[in-house]
Formats: sequence, structure tokens, C-alpha cells
Amino acid sequence: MGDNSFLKISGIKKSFGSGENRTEVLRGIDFEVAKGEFCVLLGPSGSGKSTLLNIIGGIDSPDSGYISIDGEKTGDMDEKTLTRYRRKHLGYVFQMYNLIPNLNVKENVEVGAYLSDNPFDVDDLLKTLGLYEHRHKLPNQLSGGQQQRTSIGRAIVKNPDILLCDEPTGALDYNTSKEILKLIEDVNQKYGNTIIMVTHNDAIKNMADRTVKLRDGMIRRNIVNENKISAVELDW
Ligand SMILES: Nc1ncnc2c1ncn2[C@@H]1O[C@H](COP(=O)(O)OP(=O)(O)OP(=O)(O)O)[C@@H](O)[C@H]1O
Repeated sequence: MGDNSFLKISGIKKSFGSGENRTEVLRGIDFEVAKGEFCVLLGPSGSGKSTLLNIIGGIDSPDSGYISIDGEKTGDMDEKTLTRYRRKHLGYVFQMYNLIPNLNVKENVEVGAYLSDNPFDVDDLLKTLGLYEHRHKLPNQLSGGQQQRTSIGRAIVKNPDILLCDEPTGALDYNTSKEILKLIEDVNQKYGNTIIMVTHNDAIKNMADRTVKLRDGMIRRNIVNENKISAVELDW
């Protein structure tokens, strides 16, 4: 199997509702992402980006089509196998950090480590994330950027094959957004994880290897970026 088909999204369709209220949110989505690629999903509000991300992440299932990761179709797995697969191979970062409020930074990251057979060393990772000196703080003692760093730590500590990010900078100011994007870029370069990021921010395509633009549940563009720039050079 060629590297280009590490993540294969094939013929994905998804509707919500029934009868008159039925909406076709994804109307046949096909694309492939290579191992280690940083892929950005862009598109107007309601175009189906989050729905697609949830299907790729095995959180939601398609009406038809399939997702295959490293040759394994997630739709062929039973519930238990899929749950185990998600825990071992996929990491999630959301706009809302979803940290556990009564656990400190280190403990929140450890939650991710428990899910893996082969996690990174938590203290080393906290140092990489610039969180080591904050490790005993609770989420409500942290800035938004530090909370998002913690949630990235929780997702990355298990060294997932694929890191799925839904608007990871949506709640952050300009400088903090750039810091978080830089961190995601560092993670991608250091660990080689494949990254799929949903965003409204058009500028982020400049740091990505691939941009998939959705409109009305269809792919409007699938562009490979040969001249990507570093997160620190982004401007919007
Ligand atoms: N569970 C659901 N039940 C019914 N409709 C849904 C559900 N999830 C999503 N939708 C609808 O599907 C459409 C696409 O939603 P989705 O969140 O995937 O879009 P999006 O491109 O991520 O939008 P945004 O950028 O605003 O987050 C929307 O019209 C939404 O109302």
C-alpha cells in the first residue's frame, strides 16, 4: 500500500433528520492523506467540516462510504474494537478544551497516557509544551492558551497516528493562536503524526501540506501546498 493512502476517505455521505427535515450534509467525499501530512479542512459554516472530522475520528458513522486508516476500514470494526482503535491511534483537540476541572495539568495529560500501551514520558512532554512549571495548577488557574496546550498534551501523549483538531484556535486571541499553531507544527515535525485540522481561518492553509475545501457537503478544492510556510510567518 502506498503512503498516499494512509488515510483514505471514500464516498462518504451523511444526512441528518428525516422526511422534510432531511439534510444531506456530506454528499460524497473522496480524498487521501499521506502519513505525516498536515491537512486543513476549510469551508463556510455548515459545509460539513465537523461532521466529516467526526466520521474520520470514528465518533460518528457515515450513511455510506468508508474511512480506512493504514489499510483498516474503521466501519468494519465492532464497537469494542473501534473504541480500542480510537484510544490507541487517534487524538482529539477541540475548540473547547474539555479538561477535567478538578485534575491538575499533569493529571489531565496522564488521562491521555492511560489510554495508550506506549505513551510518551509525561514530564518530557510537559517540558516540550512549556507546561512543566504549571503542572500542579488546575485548569481554572491557566490562560486559554495554556489550557489548549494541556488539551494538546492529553491528545498527543499517546503518540497517536492521527491528531484530529476541530477549530483548536477558535477561542484564542491572535498571538496565542499562533503559539498553538506553532506547537501543532512542532508536534507534526517532531513526531510525524498525521494532522487533520478543521478551521475557519483561511491563513492556516499556508502552513499545511494539503487543503481540502468543502462547500455544501462536497469537495470544492483539494490542493497540495508545495511552498508551505512556518506557523510563525502566518498573518491574518
Ligand atoms: N447531529 C446533528 N443533527 C442534525 N443536524 C446536524 C447534526 N450535526 C450537524 N448537523 C447539521 O449539519 C450541517 C453541517 O454541520 P457541521 O457542523 O458539520 O458544519 P461545519 O462546516 O463544521 O460548520 P461550522 O464551521 O459552523 O462549525 C449543519 O447544517 C448542521 O446543522
